[in-house]
Amino acid sequence: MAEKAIKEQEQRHLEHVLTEIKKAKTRAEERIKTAKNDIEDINQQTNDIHLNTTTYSGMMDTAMSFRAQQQMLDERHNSWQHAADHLATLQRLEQKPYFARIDFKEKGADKPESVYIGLASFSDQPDHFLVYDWRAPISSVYYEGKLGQVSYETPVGPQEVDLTLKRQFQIKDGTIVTIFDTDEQVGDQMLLEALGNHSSTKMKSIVTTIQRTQNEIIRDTKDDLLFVQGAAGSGKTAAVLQRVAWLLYRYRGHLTSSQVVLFSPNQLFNDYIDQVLPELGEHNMVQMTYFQFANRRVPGLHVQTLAQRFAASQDETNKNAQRLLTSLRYFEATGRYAKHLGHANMRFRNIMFNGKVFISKDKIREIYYSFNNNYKLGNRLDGTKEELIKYLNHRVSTEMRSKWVEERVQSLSKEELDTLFANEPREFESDDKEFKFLARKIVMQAFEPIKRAINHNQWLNINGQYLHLLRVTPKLVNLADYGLTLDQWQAFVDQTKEGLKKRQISATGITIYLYLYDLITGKHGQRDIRYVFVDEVQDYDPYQLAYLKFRFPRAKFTLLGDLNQAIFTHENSKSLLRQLSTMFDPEKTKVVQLTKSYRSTKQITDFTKHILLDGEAIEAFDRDGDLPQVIESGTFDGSVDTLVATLQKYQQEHDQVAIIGKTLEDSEQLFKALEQRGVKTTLIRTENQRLVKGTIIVPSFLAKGLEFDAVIVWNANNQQYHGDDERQLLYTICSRAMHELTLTAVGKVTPLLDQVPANEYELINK
Ligand SMILES: Nc1ncnc2c1ncn2[C@@H]1O[C@H](COP(=O)(O)OP(=O)(O)OP(=O)(O)O)[C@@H](O)[C@H]1O
Repeated sequence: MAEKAIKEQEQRHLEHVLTEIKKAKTRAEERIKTAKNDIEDINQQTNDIHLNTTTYSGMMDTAMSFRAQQQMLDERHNSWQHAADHLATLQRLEQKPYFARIDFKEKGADKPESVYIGLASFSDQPDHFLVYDWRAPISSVYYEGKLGQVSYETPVGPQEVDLTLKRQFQIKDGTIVTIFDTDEQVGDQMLLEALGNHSSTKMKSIVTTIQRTQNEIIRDTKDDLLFVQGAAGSGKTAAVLQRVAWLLYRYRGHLTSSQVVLFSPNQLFNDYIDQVLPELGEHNMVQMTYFQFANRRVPGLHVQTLAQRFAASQDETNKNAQRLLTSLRYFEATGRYAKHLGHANMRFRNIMFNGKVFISKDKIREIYYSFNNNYKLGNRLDGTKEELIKYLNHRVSTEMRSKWVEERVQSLSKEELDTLFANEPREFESDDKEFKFLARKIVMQAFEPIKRAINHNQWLNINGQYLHLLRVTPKLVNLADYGLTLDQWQAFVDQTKEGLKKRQISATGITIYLYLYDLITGKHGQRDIRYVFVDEVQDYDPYQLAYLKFRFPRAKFTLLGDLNQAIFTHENSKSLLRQLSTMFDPEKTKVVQLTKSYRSTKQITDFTKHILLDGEAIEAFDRDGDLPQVIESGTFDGSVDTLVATLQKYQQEHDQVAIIGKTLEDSEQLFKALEQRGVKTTLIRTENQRLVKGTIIVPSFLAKGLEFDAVIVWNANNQQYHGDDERQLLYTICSRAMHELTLTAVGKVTPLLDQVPANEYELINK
C-alpha cells in the first residue's frame, strides 16, 4: 500500500479508537456521578435513622441499620474508586491511545492478527481489545527482535508467532504525525528523537522505545538475582523503573507497590525518578536511600552522611580494616559470633530506677543464661523479658513499703486522688486497705518506664556488644589476610570506640551494628517485601548486600550498577560481583550487560569512555553533537570568567545546565564567585534539597544517577583529579551530560585525560 493510503487508513483507525475511548469516558463519568449520588443518599438515610436506645431490641435494630448502610457505602465507594481509576486511564489514553502496531500469525492460524500497543489496555466490548497494555505478554514481541519467527513468554509457557509487521506511530492531538515501519528492534529513528529531547528535573518513561536487552531485564521472572551491569547512561535506571511497572501488572492482585523497595543513591535521585511510575499509571514503590533505611532504626546514633563519607580521608590501615569489615567473610563471622553469644559474652546494662540500680546486669545475665543451652537468641531474649517483667511485678509489693511511697500517698491532692481512683468504688474496709490501693497505683505508675525499658530491650548493651565483636575479630578472621597487624587492629577499634562515645558510627559500622542487633533480638526481616531493587550497587559492599538479603528474605533482587562508577568503594567494587555470586543460587542468577550508552551524544560518550582505562566496550549511540571542550585558565578568576561565558552559551540553548564541583567546598567557593559576578545559580548542598529548573551547582557525590542537558565540570585540574582513584569519579560526572560538556581547569587539566585521543575534544588555553 502506498504510504499515503497507509496513513489515511491508520488515521481512520485512530479516530475509531478515539471515539470509543470518548464513549467509555462518558460511561465512566456517569458511573462516578451515580456512585456519588448514591453515597449522598445513603449518608442522608444514615442521618435519618431513628436512634432507638430505650430497649435492647431497639438498640439491635439501630445497630443493624447502621451496619447495612455502612456496607452499602463501602460498596459505592469501591465502585467510585474503580470508575475514577478507569477514567484516569482513559484520559491518559485519549492523549495517546497507542504507539505501535504489530501484525503476526499464530501457529496454525490462517490470517494474521493486528494488535495495537499503548500505555494501558482498552476494550470496547468484553475481550475485544482495541489497545493492549505494553506489559501484556503479546506486546513483548514488539520489543523482542526482528520480523519473522519470534517467541514470547506467557503465564502458560513460551509461544511462537510469525511477526509480519512492526509499525510505530507518533500521535499528537488525535492526529498521526509520523509512521515508521521497521524490521529492526525498535527503530533508531524514534529513539533518536526521544534522546534528542531536553532533559528536565524529572525522569521520563521509555515505554515506546525500550530496547531488546532492556526488555529482557524488564520481563525477567525466573531469577532470584538479576544483576544489571551497564555503562553510564545505558538505561539501567530507566529499564528498572519499567520493570517495577511491569511486575505490578504481571502479578496484579498479588503484588502491590508497597511490597517493592528501591534503594537509591541519594534523595535527589528519589525526587528525580518519582514521576515515572505515576506517568505509567502505577503507584510508586517504597523508595529510600540506604542511609535512611539504616538511620531510622538507630535514632540515637549519627551515621556518617554521604558528604562525610566522601570527604573522609583514609589511611592504609583504615582501608584494610574497611576491606575486612565489608567482606562477606565478616558477615559470616558476625553470624558465628552471635551464635556463640547463646553461651557467653553477652553484654547487658543495669536497669535503673530513681538513680539507683534496680535490676543489675549480673542479675540479667543470670536470667539470660538460665535457659536451656539450645535456646535460640530470640527465644532467650523473649524468655528474659518475661522473667524481668515477672520480677518487676514481684517488686511492686516491696516497693509499696518504701518511704517515698508513703510520703507520696500522704501528699496526694484531690485531683490526683480522683485520677487514681478513676471509676473504682472508694469504699474500703480499713485505712490500711485504702493506703495499699493507692500505694500500688503509685508504684505501678512509677514502674512504667522500667516496663518500657524491659520491653524495648534497653537492658541490652548493643554498643558494648558491637565493640566486643570488633575486639574479638582477630579470633574470627585472619587479620593478615587483610594486611593488618594486631596492633593496627586494636588502634582501629579504639578509634571506633571514641567515635561511639560521641554517638558517631561509620557507614560500614552501622550495617554490622544492625545485623548484630537483629541476630540478638531474633528478628526475621520483612517477609512481605517481594522485590528489592538496588541502584548504583557498586557503592554498596558485600556485607551490606548480604544484610539486605537477610532483611528481605523472601525478596527477589535486581541490582543495577556500573563498576566504573564506584565513587565510594573504589577498588573493592571489582570483588563485589565475585562475592555476590556466592550469595545466590547460580541457577537463579542472571547477569545482563548493557554496553550501549543512550544518554549522551556520540562525541561525549567517546570522550568519557576514554577517561576509563578499560572503557572500550562502551558503545556510543549514534547521535551527533559538539566535541567536548577543555578550557585551561591561568588563574581562578580567569577560570570563573570562562565558566560564565560557557554557561551563558549553554543557557541560551538548554533548560537544565549543571556545574559539577568535586567537593562541597569547591562548589560553595564557585557559587560565591558567581554570585559576586551577578550570575544566578542554585547550589545543591545536601541530598535533601530539590532539583530545580535552571542552572545548578552540585558536588560530585550528589550528581549520581542524574542527567543534564549540559554539564560544566568545575576545575578539573591536576590537583583536584590526580590519582587513579579519581578516574571513576571524573567519568561519572562527565557522563551526566546529554548534549554538551565542558571541563574547566585552573592551571593544567588533569592527567586523567592523557589517554583521551586529542581529536575527541577541543583544548582551549585562556
Ligand atoms: N530505550 C530507551 N529509550 C529512550 N531513552 C532511553 C532508553 N534507554 C535509556 N534512555 C535514556 O537514556 C538516559 C540514561 O538512562 P538511565 O539514567 O536509566 O541510565 P543509567 O544506566 O541508569 O545511567 P547512570 O549509570 O549513568 O546513572 C535517560 O535519559 C533515559 O531516558
